[in-house]
Amino acid sequence: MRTNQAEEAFHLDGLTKHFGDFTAVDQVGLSIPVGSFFGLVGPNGAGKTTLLSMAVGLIRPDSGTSAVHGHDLWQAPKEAKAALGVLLEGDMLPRRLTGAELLTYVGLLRGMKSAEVADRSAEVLRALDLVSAADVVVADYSTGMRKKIALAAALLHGPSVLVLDEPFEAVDPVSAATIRSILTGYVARGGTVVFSSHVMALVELLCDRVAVLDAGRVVAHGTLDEVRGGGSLEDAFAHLVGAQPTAETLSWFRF
Ligand SMILES: Nc1ncnc2c1ncn2[C@@H]1O[C@H](COP(=O)(O)OP(=O)(O)OP(=O)(O)O)[C@@H](O)[C@H]1O
Repeated sequence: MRTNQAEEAFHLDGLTKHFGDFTAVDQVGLSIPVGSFFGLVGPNGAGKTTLLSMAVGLIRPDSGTSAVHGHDLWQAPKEAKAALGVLLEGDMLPRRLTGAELLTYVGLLRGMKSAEVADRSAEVLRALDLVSAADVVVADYSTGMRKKIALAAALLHGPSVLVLDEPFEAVDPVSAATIRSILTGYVARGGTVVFSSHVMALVELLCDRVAVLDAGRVVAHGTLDEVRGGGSLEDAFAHLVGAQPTAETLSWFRF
């Protein structure tokens, strides 16, 4: 199936996932235009990681479809996955490889030539301040370093669509600024970024389109201005998911 390839980077339709009796993602449909910087926000446990995992073909949905540039993830996985760079939450990296070995492994798996893998690996390791960790096994990386090497692996083959689950979490401010600059340049040149985050200021800074997920359902989506209305995204978020910070105190936590 190939539909609207020119306009849509992603087309999600009716994606649903149950874990036992629990519905983690419920009938999610989204159209993400090419060239979008798309932010997915929602409370803890809203289903963001599950949704993104289904969107990129890592979790099989109970129902619904996902297509990248018109290629269905399950019917035409080769074409769809060739277009994707993916960074998902959780520790799925081969930990016994060094950072450099990991990039070589991923690059060759993606069908790149060795020389190209070497050049791009050197460049991305420099950009993400990982040169001194290139020969260290990933098992010995800090959380932020693991996030950065996973991001480097997602970028290496030059995908046209990037799906990043909380890419800035645990990353130091200098690296975060580098990543922001890499991603905004990528979108300016026609790439598409879909990322989840809990940092509303970052989503407001970077994204032109936003979806709010709550209890597995999309409760708002559209341009950033459509979703936040006249106020801040944080206010819109709290209103949409019906949550407000409370003045709760802990009975034992005082001096
Ligand atoms: N493999 C699984 N088995 C059972 N329940 C799961 C599984 N994966 C996720 N869930 C549940 O599905 C819900 C959605 O989880 P998910 O990780 O997608 O949320 P999230 O929006 O990414 O959360 P967070 O912002 O905290 O990272 C949660 O209630 C979680 O406990």
